[in-house]
Formats: sequence, structure tokens, C-alpha cells
Amino acid sequence: MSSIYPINASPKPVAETAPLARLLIVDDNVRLAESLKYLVEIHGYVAHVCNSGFAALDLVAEQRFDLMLLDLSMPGMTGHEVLMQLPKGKQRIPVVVISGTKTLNAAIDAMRHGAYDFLRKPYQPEELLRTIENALEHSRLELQNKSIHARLEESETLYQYLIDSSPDIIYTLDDNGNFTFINNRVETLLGYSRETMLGKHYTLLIHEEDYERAHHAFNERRTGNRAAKNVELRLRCQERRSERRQPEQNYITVVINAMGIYGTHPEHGTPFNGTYGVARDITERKKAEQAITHQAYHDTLTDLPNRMLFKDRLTVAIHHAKRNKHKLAIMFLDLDRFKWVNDTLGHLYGDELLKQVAARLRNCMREQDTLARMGGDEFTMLLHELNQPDDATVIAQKIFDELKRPFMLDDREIFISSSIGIAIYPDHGDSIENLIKRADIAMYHVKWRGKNGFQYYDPSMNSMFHKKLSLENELRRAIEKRQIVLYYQPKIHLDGHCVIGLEALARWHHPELGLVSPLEFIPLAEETGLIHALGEMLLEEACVQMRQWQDAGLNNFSLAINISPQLVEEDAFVSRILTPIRHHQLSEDLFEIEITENLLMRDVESSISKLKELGSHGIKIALDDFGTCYSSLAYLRRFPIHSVKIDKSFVSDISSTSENASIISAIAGIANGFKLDLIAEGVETIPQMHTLQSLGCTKMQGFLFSKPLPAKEMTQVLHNPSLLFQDVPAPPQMLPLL
Ligand SMILES: Nc1nc2c(ncn2[C@@H]2O[C@@H]3COP(=O)(O)O[C@H]4[C@@H](O)[C@H](n5cnc6c(=O)[nH]c(N)nc65)O[C@@H]4COP(=O)(O)O[C@H]3[C@H]2O)c(=O)[nH]1
Repeated sequence: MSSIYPINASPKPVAETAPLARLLIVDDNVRLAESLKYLVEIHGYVAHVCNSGFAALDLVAEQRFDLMLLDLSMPGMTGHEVLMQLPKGKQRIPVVVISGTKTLNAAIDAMRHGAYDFLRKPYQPEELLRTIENALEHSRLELQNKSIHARLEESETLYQYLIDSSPDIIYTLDDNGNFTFINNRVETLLGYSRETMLGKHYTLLIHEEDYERAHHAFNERRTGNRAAKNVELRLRCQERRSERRQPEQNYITVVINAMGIYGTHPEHGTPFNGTYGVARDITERKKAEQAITHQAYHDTLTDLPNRMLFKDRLTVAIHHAKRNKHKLAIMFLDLDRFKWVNDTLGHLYGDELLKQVAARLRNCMREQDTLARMGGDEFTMLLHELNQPDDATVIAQKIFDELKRPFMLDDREIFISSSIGIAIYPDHGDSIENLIKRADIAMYHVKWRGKNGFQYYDPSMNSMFHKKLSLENELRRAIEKRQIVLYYQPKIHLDGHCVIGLEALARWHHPELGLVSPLEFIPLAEETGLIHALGEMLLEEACVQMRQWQDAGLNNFSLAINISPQLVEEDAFVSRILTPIRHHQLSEDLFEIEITENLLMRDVESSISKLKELGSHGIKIALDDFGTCYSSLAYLRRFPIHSVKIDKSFVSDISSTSENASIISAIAGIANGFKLDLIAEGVETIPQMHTLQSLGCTKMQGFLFSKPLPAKEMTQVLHNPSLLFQDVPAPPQMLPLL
């Protein structure tokens, strides 16, 4: 470098906050390089000097410099060569070339090799300092630009990533409603490629029924808070040949948000340019919502409509029937022995039984009819468009036939029956509440009349229903207050005219109604479950009385107690019977329990084992009302029965019809064959007594001898049994057994 500059040039103030720029001065002329160093340093730069191109390249590789002042003509390595070997790329140091060469070529070459500027010697210090400043400023701006660019690139990548991995469809539409952009999600969600969608109208994707809503969402020119939000639409999926789906499976449900795009035009203001937004797949949410709605209207166990849906359907059906002048039938069905299954076999079996019942009921009905489960073992049926009310009879009969077949719960055969009440619209009411209530009342009527049947509603049932309801409450109270007591009726033996036993019969002393028959309150007690408390109370009373008679020396007779099948089905049945007997220190063989034939139809194995256990303790078992219902002889053989009682219905007509006589004769034959004791009940007349006697039955019970008596009166009879035989002539002669 041969140029000389005044070294006393006044220094420029350096901005306090600006970092000190580091300059590298490369010149083989040591003196010039040092004076240049001095010049730039007094102007606030940090300068480093090196005297060869090689040293310059080494330094640049090791340290950071902000600018190089490079002499072109140097021995060993020229400035041009240095320029060519400087590292390329972002980190390249800006270079200002200083040369004494007069020609432009050197400058052009230097610029081509990457120099930022060229300064020809001699130059003014101000010129040098301005060039340095410009170069540094340029470099700074370049760096800043690069960094902005890099940030833009980063954000572009991020944006692309977000768009591509979005779980939502992101789209833009032009002002005609054609897609101008759509992300990849359209492919995974609907099966269309992005490319095929571009330029297509949005209706290509929309369910026809949703066009109107879509049009509203995409064309309402909304912005800001008025943007279309959460509009529910169904989008069509592309059908693939391999997939044969249900028509509704070809659609997914989305909620879309749509916002108008507006341009700014100096003349036209803000014209509408299209729409952008997102569409979120809510198919799963919809399914969950549908499942919840289904659950709200269906019974979870049987999946049948529940009470709420039944009422809805009934409301609609009533409207329809009113318009078309049709009749409807509402059936209320209650299973008769469901509680027993639940209590004895457990809830799992109970649930299984309900499911099987529901399936069979469904088979009895037409497609358009509704079968619902109201809860527990109660089902309701809605039969549409009856030609005549009796049509419901056909269905009811069908139901009976269906439910008659045994149900298989695991390997158990279960028999159940049902009680059905029927109400007809409009004959029995025109509101849903009335119709359901009246079908229910009719069903209760069936229950009270012995279950297993069906009955149409009749207005006379209403008062009976209310009477029964209040009776139930009163019965509960009567048990608590011990208003129910035992009467005793003697069983006699014609041979020797003696009392062989007593039958305890319950009587309810009702404060207003007087003496209520057990025929009325025992079924009610069984129906309501009060039978357990009642049974326990009466057994205790019987034991107390028996203890008194024993203590009074009246001890040559047994006491028979009626037992409801429900009590036998209790797990603790045996101990419930034995406990009070033992508590009162009575001998078990003084007691007999009377069971009815329908027990034989229930849980046979368990009943047999419980009765056997009682038998092993000396308690006798009598089969009451024998002959009134079907009981197989095979059952009879398996049950540990000691005696059979001929039902009074056979006895009452014994003399007028020969048929009854032959039934009694057959029963006597069975008893004889099975070596069972035989006793006839309901004997009211001497001829009946004689006929029975002639048929081989000498043990009897009936009004002829005594009505059931309160304990006090029975005590007198026991002291003097001849009172019973005052009107009974001595038997003329024993006739041989038939
Ligand atoms: N017409 C007529 N009837 C006669 C004659 N002799 C006796 N009776 C009646 O016939 C019924 C015989 O009792 P059941 O067949 O065990 O039939 C009983 C029995 O099944 C049931 N019952 C009575 N007390 C109890 C009880 O404490 N527990 C249970 N579970 N059931 C009972 O109620 C039914 C009816 O009992 P009651 O009204 O006392 O009616 C009794 C009795 O009073 C007669 O000569 N002519």
C-alpha cells in the first residue's frame, strides 16, 4: 500500500451501544497497515493486522472478524487469491479491497470474487471510513435479512407441519364455492386426494339433505364474531369398490367453522373473495350421543324400549288412532314367579330369564307393535290397529302358549306363568296415563284371582283396586298389631269318634270389615311378601297354644299348619319351622304342615330336600286340596308326603255325581298304593260322611263336626270330644274298600 493519509483526522464518535466491530487489515506493507490500524482504531473499531494472504486465511478460520481490508497486490498470495479462498456461505466475511491499481479490471475481478467494495489509493480517510461503515452496515443488514428469511422458512415449515398433521380438514373456497386449498386430512378422512378436490365445488362432499345448511355456512359473508361456527354437516366418503357399506356409513359427521375472506380494493371496497375454515370429524361423538340417547330410551338388560319410549310411542299411536278411528290395545304383563327365581336362584338367573322372556314376547307380536320393559318383571305391549278388541285375546293367548314352555337357565328347567291386564283405546280411556293404569289394574285383578291369566279392564275393577290397595296397608298394620289369629278345626276319626288332629286356620279380625277370610288376605300377603312375617307370627302363636294344651294334658293330637309355597322356598325354611317348636319345648312329631300341589311345580329338588329334612325331625307333611290341580304321580312318589287331603270340592258333590265319587275312589286308591294317610275335608252332611266312609275314607274334617273355632272354644272341645259327634250317628256298618 503506497497511499498516505493524514493520521490526525478527527475521530468519529462511536455509538455507545454498538458492539465494537473487528476489522482485519491485510497488507504486506507493515507501515501502511499499522497506520491504517491506528486510523480505524481511533474511530472506534478493533483492528488486527496481518501481512500476508496466508496469515489472513488462517486468522479468518480461527477468529471472527466483521470486515477485511485487503490489499490486492501482495507477494506470495495476492488479494484475488485470498478472495477466492475465503470460505463461502453465510459466514463469509465481507471484504473491502484496497488497491493502487488504476485499471477497472482489477476492481471488477475483485467484486466478482466476492469483495463488497473497492477503494482505490490514494483515498481520503473519510472515504475509507464511509466505505467501512457501508460495508459493515450492508453486512449487518444481510445478516438480519438472512435471519428473517430463516425464521420465515422455519415458520413456513411449522405451518406446513401443522396443516398436514391437523386432525381437522382445513380448507379455503373461492367466491364460487370451489376449493382453492385443502389439507391432507381430506384423504385420510374421506378418501379423496387433495389434488382431485382442488377446483371442485364443496357440494361434492356434502350430504344432499345438508345442502341448505352448508350454503348458509359458506355463503353468508360472515366475519369475526359473525363467522359460521359449529355447523353440523354430513360429508360423503369416497366409496371404494372393496367396501360395501351401509348407506349411512358412507358419511361422516363434521362440525365446520367458516369465515369470509375479503380483499381490499381502492375502488370496490372490500369484495368477498371466498371462505376459509376447518371441519372437525365428530362421528365418534355422534355415535356416543346416539348411544346415550338409546340408553335413555331403552332398557339396558333386554334392549327393549323403556317406560319413557313406551309412553312416547303410545302418545303417537293415540294421535294416529284418533285420526283414523282405530282401536289400540295396551297390555300390562307381570311374571308370576319371577321374584322366586330372583330370590332363590340369584340375580344372574333372574336377568337371563327376563332376556329369554323378552325374546319370546317379541315373537308373539307384529313388527309395528311395541314391546317395552317397564322395570322388574313388568312388560307392556302396545298393539296397533285392532280390528276388534278381541284381537288382543289372540295375542294374549299366544303369549301364554309361548311362556308355557319351560325356560332353560343353564341346565335347570324353569316354569313360569304370567298375569296380563288389557286396556283398549278408546273404550277404557284416551290418555296414556289412564290406559297404562287401567291395564295395570286389570293385571292386578288377574293376580288377585290366582294369577296366570289375562283380563280386560272393567270399570268395576277400579273400586276393587283401591280396596285392595288399602287392604294391603291394613294387612301390614294388622300383622304388626297381631289382629290376625288362629282358629282351629278338628280332624276326626270315625272309628272311635276321636280327635286325631287340628288344623290351624288364620282369621283376621278387621276393626271395620269384621272377620276377613284367609282366601282374601293370604294371596294378598303372598303377593306383597308380607307372608313371611305373617307365617312367622302364626307359627309362633300355634306353638304357644300347643304348649298350653300340652301343659293342660291335652296331648293326643297333632297340629297342622298351612304353609305357603313362598315360605318353603326361603333358604332358612327348615330352621324357621323348627326354632319356635324347640323354643317352646314341643315334640316335632306333634306337628304337620299342609302344602298345596302347586309347590310341587316349583323348585322341586330344593323343596324335596327341605321337606325331607323336616320329615327326619318327625314333622309330617300333608298334601292339601289333593286332586284340584295336576300333579304327576312321579312327583308324588319323590315328595316325602305322609297324607293327602281330599279337597272339599269333591266332597260337596259326592252324593249327587258319581264322577266325584270315582275321583275320590281313585285318590283313595293312590293313597293306599303310596301308603299315605287319607283325610277328607269339607264334610258337611251325614250322606257325605257315609259315602266317604263307603269309599274307604274314615278320617274327616268339616262343618258336620265343627267349624274352625277360637282356641278357647277348641280347648273345651278337646276336653270333651264327644261334643263333635252329637249329630253323628254311629256308622251302620263298615263297607269294604273299592
Ligand atoms: N264350605 C266348607 N268349608 C270348610 C268346611 N270345613 C272346613 N272348611 C274350610 O275349608 C278350608 C280348609 O282349609 P284349606 O283347604 O287349607 O284352605 C285354606 C288355606 O289354604 C288358607 N289358609 C288358612 N289359614 C292359613 C294360614 O295360616 N296360612 C296359609 N298359608 N294359608 C292359610 O286359606 C284357605 C281357606 O281357609 P278357610 O277360609 O279357613 O277355609 C278352611 C275351612 O274353614 C266345610 O265343611 N265346608
